[in-house]
Amino acid sequence: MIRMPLYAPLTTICRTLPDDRLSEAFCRGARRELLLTPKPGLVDVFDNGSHDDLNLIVMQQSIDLLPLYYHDLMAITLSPFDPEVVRTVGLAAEERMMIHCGTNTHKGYVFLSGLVLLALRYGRDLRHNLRQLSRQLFAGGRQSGSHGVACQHLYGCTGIVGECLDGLPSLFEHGLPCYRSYRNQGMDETRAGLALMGRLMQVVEDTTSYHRAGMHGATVIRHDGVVLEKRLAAGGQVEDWLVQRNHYYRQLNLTMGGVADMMALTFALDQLLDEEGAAS
Ligand SMILES: CC(C)(COP(=O)(O)OP(=O)(O)OC[C@H]1O[C@@H](n2cnc3c(N)ncnc32)[C@H](O)[C@@H]1O)[C@@H](O)C(=O)NCCC(=O)NCCS
Ligand SMILES: Nc1ncnc2c1ncn2[C@@H]1O[C@H](COP(=O)(O)OP(=O)(O)OP(=O)(O)O)[C@@H](O)[C@H]1O
Repeated sequence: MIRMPLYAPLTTICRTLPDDRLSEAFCRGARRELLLTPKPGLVDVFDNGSHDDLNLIVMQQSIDLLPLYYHDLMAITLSPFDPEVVRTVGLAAEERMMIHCGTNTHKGYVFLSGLVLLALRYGRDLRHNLRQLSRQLFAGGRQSGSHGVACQHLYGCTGIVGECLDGLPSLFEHGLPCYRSYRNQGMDETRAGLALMGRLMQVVEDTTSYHRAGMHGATVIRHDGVVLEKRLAAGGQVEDWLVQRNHYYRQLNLTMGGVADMMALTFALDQLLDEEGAAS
């Protein structure tokens, strides 16, 4: 028997859900990530983690800008696909974020969520669409001087580009199945969200971690991800330990923005799967 991938029901989501519900799912995914607390090194309800330029308010303001971006993406003609048109819409969203928030609050999530929304619009095989779209979008090369390019040269970490070219394995082979499995086992949203964070800390090749604290930083996050997920799966308490790890990450100036972006994406697709299930 051929087992359909968990995300298979999403192939028709763009035919069953109105645009504003799609947009709301991606915004809500980012909001759920932001509010999940405590998150070592990241902005949450308790503090700004290792980010002097970010805080809860500015991250929320950034999320409030996203519907404009998704509206523009949903208006793009899909055939023939023109990567320059998509790139222009994406760059406009990044510029809007910089103008209104003064810093790159959700740079990674803007790219990732836009890519997934486009892939959903094409329907059929979501991961095939993601690989195809990524190949076309990255064919023109990347913004020079970025931290991601530097990390690829220094550490061989392919970051967001490798993740997208491979069809988002951290999302479809880890994040989504892991989160939905913990929820189906009866874990509440917060604990399942923290377990999701633990799993993504183990599998995401996050350039923000390498950029901030090199190979040591990336190793710390991978190790902590194992501890976090194991403790939660065993029914243990983790909040005090996470608060202590946040203090340690701040001392190292360590963060994990890519993990945060992939968490937000997982929450967004989790909501779309629930809505698809409700609609069918
Ligand atoms: C690819 C992007 C991120 C630019 O690459 P760049 O090298 O500048 O980014 P960099 O590698 O520094 O990472 C940016 C962000 O990605 C996130 N990230 C890092 N590692 C990972 C990872 N493994 N997985 C997911 N996200 C990650 C982090 O939050 C980081 O802040 C993107 O901004 C871009 O190309 N924009 C141009 C407009 C465009 O094409 N948009 C498409 C809309 S569909
Ligand atoms: N809750 C969050 N806290 C911090 N970063 C987050 C959060 N959610 C998502 N991110 C992602 O992490 C990125 C910020 O990470 P970081 O500040 O390390 O990137 P950078 O700007 O490339 O590096 P630097 O700030 O050192 O110049 C955001 O652009 C966003 O994509």
